[in-house]
Amino acid sequence: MASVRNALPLLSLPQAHRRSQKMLKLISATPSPYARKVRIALIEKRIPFELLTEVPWDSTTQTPQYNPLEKLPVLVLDNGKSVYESHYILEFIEAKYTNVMQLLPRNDVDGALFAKQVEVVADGICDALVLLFFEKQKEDGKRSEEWMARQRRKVDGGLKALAAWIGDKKFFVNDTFGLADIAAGSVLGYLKVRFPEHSWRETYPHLARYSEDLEERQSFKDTVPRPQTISDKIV
Ligand SMILES: N[C@@H](CCC(=O)N[C@@H](CS(=O)(=O)O)C(=O)NCC(=O)O)C(=O)O
Repeated sequence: MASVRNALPLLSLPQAHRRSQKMLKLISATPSPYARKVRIALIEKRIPFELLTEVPWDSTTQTPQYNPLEKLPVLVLDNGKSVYESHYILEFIEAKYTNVMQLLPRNDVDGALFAKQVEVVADGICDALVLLFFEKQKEDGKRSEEWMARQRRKVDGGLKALAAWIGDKKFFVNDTFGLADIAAGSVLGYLKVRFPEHSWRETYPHLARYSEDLEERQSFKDTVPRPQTISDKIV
C-alpha cells in the first residue's frame, strides 16, 4: 500500500499543527472514479488526509480489513473506524465537517436532492463502465456481447441524462460547484481514461466543455485518474 500525504491542504497548516494533527486516511486506487469523488471533496474542503493507494483486486490488498464488502474508497478515521461507499463517505464528510465549504445547498432541499440524483446517475454510469471493462478483459468466446450491450445502454442513457441536465450551465445546481459536479466530473474523467474511444464528446459538446472546465480546478488536476497494473487474476 503506497502512502502519500495530500500536500495541498497541509501547506496552509502551521508547521506545529501538522505534526500534532492526526490524519484522516483514504484508501484509494489510481483509476477509481468513486475514490476520485472523495479525493476531490476533501481537497475542495481543505480537509487534510493521507492517501493510501491500493489495488483492490490483488490478493495482497488490505481493503477487506477496512470494508467487509472489500471495496475502496474507504475513509479511515482518527479513531480507526472506517467509512465506506463513496456516496456515504461524502455524506459523512458533509455532516461531520460543517465549518468548511459545503457540497450541498443548505437552504434548498430540492437542489440538494437533485444533486444526489445526479450522483446516482454518475455512479450508475461508473458501475456499468466497471462491469464493461472487466467483461472486455475476458478471453475470446467467454465475453457476453448481450451483457456488454446492456452496460453500454446504461452508460449512454446516463450520459444523455447528464447532458440534458447540464445544458449550457457551468454547474448543475444553483450555479455553484458542488456534489453533482464532483460526481459527474469524476465519471467523465474516468471515461476519458478507460474508454477514450467513446464518442460522448462529439455527441454532447456542452458536456465535453463542462468536463474540460472542471478539469481546470486544482482538485481535479491533483486527482487525474491513472490506469493501474492488476497483478492477480480477477476472481
Ligand atoms: N459503490 C461503490 C463502488 C466502489 C468500487 O467498485 N470500487 C472498486 C475499485 S474501482 O473500480 O473504483 O477502481 C473496488 O474496490 N472493487 C473491488 C471489488 O469489487 O471487490 C462506491 O461508490 O464506493
